[in-house]
Formats: sequence, C-alpha cells, structure tokens
Amino acid sequence: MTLHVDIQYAVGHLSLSAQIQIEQPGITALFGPSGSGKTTVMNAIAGLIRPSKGDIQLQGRDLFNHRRHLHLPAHQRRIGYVFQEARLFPHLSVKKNLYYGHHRSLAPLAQAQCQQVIALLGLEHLMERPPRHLSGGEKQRVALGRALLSNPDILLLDEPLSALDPSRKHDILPYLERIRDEHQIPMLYVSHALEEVTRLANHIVLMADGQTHAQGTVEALQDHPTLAPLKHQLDIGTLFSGTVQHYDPVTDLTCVETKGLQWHINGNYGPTGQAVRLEVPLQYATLSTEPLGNTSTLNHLSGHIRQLDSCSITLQISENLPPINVPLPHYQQTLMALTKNQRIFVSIPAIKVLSRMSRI
Ligand SMILES: Nc1ncnc2c1ncn2[C@@H]1O[C@H](COP(=O)(O)OP(=O)(O)OP(=O)(O)O)[C@@H](O)[C@H]1O
Repeated sequence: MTLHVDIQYAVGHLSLSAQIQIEQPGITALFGPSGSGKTTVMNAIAGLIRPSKGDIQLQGRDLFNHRRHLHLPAHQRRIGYVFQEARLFPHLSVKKNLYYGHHRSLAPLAQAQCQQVIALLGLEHLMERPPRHLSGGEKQRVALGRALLSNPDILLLDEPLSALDPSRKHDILPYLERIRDEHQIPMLYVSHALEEVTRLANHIVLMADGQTHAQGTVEALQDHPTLAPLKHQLDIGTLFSGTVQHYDPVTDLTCVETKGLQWHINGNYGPTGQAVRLEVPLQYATLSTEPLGNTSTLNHLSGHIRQLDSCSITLQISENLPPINVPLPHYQQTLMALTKNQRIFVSIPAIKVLSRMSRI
C-alpha cells in the first residue's frame, strides 16, 4: 500500500470526510468543484493541518493517527509539495533552490539521480539564474525539481499549472508526463481542468462538499454523473487504456489493443507493449444497423444495445467487456428506429483516434 487516508476535519463551513487509497505509482487526480476540500486534504497529508479524527499512512509509515495521538511533523513526512505558484526563494539561485530540500532530506537522492532529475526537467542551463529571471513555466519546473530532489515518497501537486498562461501550461505538461513515466513516485494532483486530468492521471478521486464520493481509474469513472457532462462540454471522447501491439511503417499505423478491442491509429505510438491511453471520439462515430461492407474506415465495433438514454446508447460489445457508452442524440435514435437488444455497427476513422492520445 502506498497512501491511505481516512480523515475527518471541520473548519469554517467545511466538514471534511475523506477516504483515499492509492496503491499504484502514476498520477491520481483529486477532482472537484472549488471549495470541495481538495487543498485541505493535501494539507492534512503534508502535515500542515491536523485532522480531528482518522489516520494517514504513507508507504506503511504512520503520518497521522488520532487514536494514538500521532501527528508526524511536516519535515519528517517525506512529502514533496508543489503549489500553484512556485514559491522559490528569491535570493537563492536555481541551483540553491533545487538543492534546498535535498540538503534537508532524511534520505537524500544520490548525486547521479539529482543530475537525472535536472536533465529531465531541462534545467541545466538555468542553474545560476535567480528566480526573477525565470518565466512562470521555468519557475514551476524548478519547484518540481526541488520537490523531487528531496526524494519524497509522494509528490503532492496543487494545481501546479493554473497560474500559467495556456502556452506555458502546454510547455510544462510533457515534463509532468516524463516524471510520471520515468519515476516510480506516486503523485496526487489537484486540478480543475478535466483535459489535464485525462491527459495525465491514471486514477481519479472525486470530491464534493468535503466528501470523497468516488474513486477509480479515469476510464472506469469517465461516465460518472460528475464527469460525463464536463466531458461532453469539452468534447472529450471515450478513454480506453491499452497496449501497443505493433507499428507498421509502411502504412504509418499503430495497432493498439484495449481489453479485447483492436484499434488502428495514425502515427507511431511507441514500441510493442507500450502502455497508452486512447481517446476515441465515439461522439463522431458513424453508426449503422447493417455492416458497412467495404469501407475506408479502419476501426469497427459491433454490439447489442443494452440501454437507450436521452443522449447516448449503451452497447455490449462482448460478454467479457464492460459496456460502452456511445453519445447519440435522441432524435438520431428515433430516426434510426433503434431498439433495445438491436445489433449496431460503429466505425471511426484512424485519424480521429489519433487526434487525442497520450501515454499513461
Ligand atoms: N482555515 C480556514 N478557515 C475557514 N474556512 C476554511 C479554512 N480552510 C479552508 N476553509 C474552507 O474550506 C473549504 C474548502 O477549502 P479548500 O481550499 O480545501 O477547497 P478546494 O477544493 O481546494 O478549493 P479550490 O479548488 O477553490 O482551491 C472552503 O470553503 C474554504 O473557505
């Protein structure tokens, strides 16, 4: 077990009751409306506030246990915390900022690993600069580096991109992806932006009114009533996690398997076995009640309608696969005279699947 949180805390109008279990590396998003208690949870994990009940464990170590009157001080928790603003020491160079946590760490990172982190974040050429001569994105990269150099057991990221303009945000996302892919460190990531979450996170914890009310993989929770309308509003397709089967340089197509389904996507998405997340724009799929025959479209599914809702249908592709939700307005369901248990054929061009894809 990596992180276990089961706490209660009351402050102002907030009555917090949070249960979180993170057992995997990668990024877990803490997602919910403003004021739902996300930062308060992060502060409790970091030891900046003391919950009134419950317990917190990290890598099997007790950080907080109300019954046993245990509340480990923040500097003994081995936690890296990155905030909305970089909070660098203005009078110290980038190098001194980076090594600040390292020098105080209980288990400092070896020098070779420090150099790897500095290279991963592209900071080598900035080492002697004072923070005032850095862009917002560079400051956040230094803040990430400072947290990683302290060799934490978990990285807490509280909206680390929200103070950046869109292009800086875009610049820093690949660095977060590299930390996720190249370090085994678990990360808890607060964000309001579902696009960021679907790109970065493999797990998600949903919060509302001070309560954690659902958690699981992003794929499993994507049709949750909290997320489905946002996904629709942002025109985000259906997410599938899968594995690269092979890449064909002649056609420039990658074949990806997602739990029994095969997809063809344009471009090269890494070696065989590479874990990927596909975003399939099922909202733009062509649906028919007959097989389409000889078509130029490369991705085909067929399944039986299990449910018809006002703006989507639920398809059962096969016995051993979870049902798939395909957005389809009610008037189109009526035009096609769709009924329960009817067989439906779905096709999506390879180029459309390519359009939104990130590694997980
Ligand atoms: N020390 C405090 N005194 C009074 N109220 C507080 C205190 N700390 C937090 N709160 C209240 O608790 C609620 C949750 O705050 P918190 O910052 O955890 O929410 P959040 O989900 O992180 O919000 P946001 O997404 O806007 O950052 C808010 O209504 C906030 O005003």
